[in-house]
Amino acid sequence: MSQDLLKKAAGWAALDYVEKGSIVGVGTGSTVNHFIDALGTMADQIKGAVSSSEASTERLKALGIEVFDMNSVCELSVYVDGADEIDHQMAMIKGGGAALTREKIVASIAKQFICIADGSKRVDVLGQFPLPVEVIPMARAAIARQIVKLGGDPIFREGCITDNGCQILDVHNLKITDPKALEQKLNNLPGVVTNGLFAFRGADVLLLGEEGGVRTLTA
Ligand SMILES: O=C[C@H](O)[C@H](O)[C@H](O)COP(=O)(O)O
Repeated sequence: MSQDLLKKAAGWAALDYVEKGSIVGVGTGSTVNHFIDALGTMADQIKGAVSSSEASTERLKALGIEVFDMNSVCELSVYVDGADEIDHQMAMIKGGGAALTREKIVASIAKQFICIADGSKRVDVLGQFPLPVEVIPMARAAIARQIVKLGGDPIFREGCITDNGCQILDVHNLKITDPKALEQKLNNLPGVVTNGLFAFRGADVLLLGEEGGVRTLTA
């Protein structure tokens, strides 16, 4: 089965977690696009969505799903999003699509984080996938120097401007033995907007698309 079909299977499986009449937190990416397509089939049964990117917002609206301003919503029952990597403790690397900051914000008000992914995303140790760090442009070089001191190799994602008007450094060659410690250290660097480690707010449920079907794992 193709990787996209595995993503699709995971995305559609997440529909089971959507409560009728609720506002759904929606992530970003190719796996989430399948979830949005699935959500479209129950557009008349939900109140709407809070979106983590302009791209997802556009897709949601095209399916007739109302998108609410994050500031008008206090709590979400579920937030559904993909991941670039997820480990056995349900910590993730996210931000391959540069949406990490808004994703972390929307996830922060959700009771449950439902991660949807194909089987290739599950890893023993995070860090094969370069860790995205969103930065204020004027701080980029200073942050890159600090990241080198932490043992990483930051590469500027040329041509990428985030929905927040910021830039991305992709950090290669990190051995992430303690995801929470690194998440905190990176957040402490002046000019870092967000880093793509989701360790403090990991997933609660992982729907993993595999050849044999969708496997459900819980934290
Ligand atoms: O910024 C993008 C997000 O964190 C995505 O959830 C992540 O990159 C996974 O994307 P995809 O489902 O396309 O593999």
